[in-house]
Amino acid sequence: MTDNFQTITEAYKKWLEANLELAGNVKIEDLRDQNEGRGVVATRDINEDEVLFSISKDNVLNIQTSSLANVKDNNGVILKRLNHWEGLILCLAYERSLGELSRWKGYLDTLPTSFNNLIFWNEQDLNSLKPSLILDRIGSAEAEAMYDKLFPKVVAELGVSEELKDVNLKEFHKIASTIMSYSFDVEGEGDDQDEEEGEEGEEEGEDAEQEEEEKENHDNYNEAEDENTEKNQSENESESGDEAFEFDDHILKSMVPFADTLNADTNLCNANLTYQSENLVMKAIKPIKKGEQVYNTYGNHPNSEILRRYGYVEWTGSKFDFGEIRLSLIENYFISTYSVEKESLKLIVKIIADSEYLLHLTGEDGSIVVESYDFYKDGEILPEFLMLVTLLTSICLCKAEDLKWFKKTIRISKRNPTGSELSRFINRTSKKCYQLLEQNIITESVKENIGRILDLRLKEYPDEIKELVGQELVVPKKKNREAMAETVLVCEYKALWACKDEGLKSFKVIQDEKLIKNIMKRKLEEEEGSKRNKRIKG
Ligand SMILES: C[S@@+](CC[C@H](N)C(=O)[O-])C[C@H]1O[C@@H](n2cnc3c(N)ncnc32)[C@H](O)[C@@H]1O
Repeated sequence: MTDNFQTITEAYKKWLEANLELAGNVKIEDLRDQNEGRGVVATRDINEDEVLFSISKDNVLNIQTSSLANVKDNNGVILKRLNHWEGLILCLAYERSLGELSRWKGYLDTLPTSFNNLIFWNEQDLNSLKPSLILDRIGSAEAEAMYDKLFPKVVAELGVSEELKDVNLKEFHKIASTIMSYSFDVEGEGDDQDEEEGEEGEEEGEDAEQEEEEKENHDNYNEAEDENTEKNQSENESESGDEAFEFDDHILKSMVPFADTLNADTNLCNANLTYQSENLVMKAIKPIKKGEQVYNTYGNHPNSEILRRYGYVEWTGSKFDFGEIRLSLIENYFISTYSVEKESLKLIVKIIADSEYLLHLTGEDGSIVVESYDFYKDGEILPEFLMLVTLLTSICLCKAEDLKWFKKTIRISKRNPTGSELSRFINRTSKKCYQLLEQNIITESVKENIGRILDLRLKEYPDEIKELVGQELVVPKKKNREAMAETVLVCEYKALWACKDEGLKSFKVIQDEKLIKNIMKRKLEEEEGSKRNKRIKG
């Protein structure tokens, strides 16, 4: 018997035949029995680089192609004032309200009506994800703020209040979640140079570059806030007094039919969307055997993030899994281990965070002080974390060497943090620590501290998760939220464990004294110098 899902799929196939160029080597498959909804499989063996289908940019849905731009909005002026998320959310809501009249009807009917991404999890479900830091990034407040911005004011300006009258906050979350898990960032028409390049530029190098840029196909609507915030910092206010957003039509957030029917897998990805001047082309990036599923990539996400954005997990682990440690755990560790006053440690961390010298030294754009640090499943520990722990360890060991000097330096620095002796001392220490790490060397205490910080984080995981760490991850019988949460936690725990086990293996370990003497020698030299100066002046 044909159910509604199948009826919708049949209508969708017809719509695709009428609107896309299909190479005839793939078909839509009902994968509900494996909890994957619709997917795409190969109907014959496919070679690497073979085209699977192509869609013209006119047929993707975005603020330039949607009929919303022409209801009352003069050629999309209002829509262009919004950020990419807001614009596409309104276009999708409007096209859906048109029913049969939308030219995307056959496609729109395939979009999800039920969701599993984290914004839809209740408190009890979310509790099962503790202590994952993904819980800090669900983004409900940001989505609510976006809703309040658009409804009713902007919708009224666009002249579609009646059409969108049923879009309440719950419905808005659904539309935003659809965009989060289905949309692509497509190069817009505004960039002539790129179009020209696209026309002549069928050369492989250029294609590869474009593919690389567009790898992260589906992104994140919480980031729309960042996008706006960043822009607004440098933009003027608009006439209405609202914060202005300069529309950048180089990239257009878009719904791309059929490209979004592909499921994703970080380990099995075998196809990718490539961008040409007029068309978007899905190509195989590996040979695909007849009957195999065609998988895209949604970006280099760990399971926690895949769950947050897309509402599923890779049961045997994402290629990009990591565990996280909050800065506050690291700070508390140093406060208790080295009996440093909380206020003093916070001051030191602030000076490190604001240090221009450190930025110059590391050659990085961002500070080594971040809210949390990632620990990868292959045992990779981020250099920012290594540097912070090496620096804090060294500072705390110097404190033990000369407590009186330390207290005095902190006291003076509290009154004048910038340009103080403490900040000069931190810069000097940074240089010594950086030189050591560059040579893959750490000290005994740094090694011990990293191990103990990782242990503290590992301890926060529930006992059931700890017991699973030695076991291979398998696809569970019940693929419910509880099982997904468990997979996320095991993947994080395994990654943290791998870093504890493997993370420092390539480092040579030396005694602390070698580093500390070196740092303190400069301090003594400076002290001697200033005493001499005082004697000469006196
Ligand atoms: C872009 S859509 C892919 C097509 C989708 N399966 C459908 O039926 O329309 C993304 C959604 O597909 C599902 N999905 C994608 N990859 C998956 C996978 N490897 N396992 C389970 N579900 C997956 C998730 O629900 C995700 O939010």
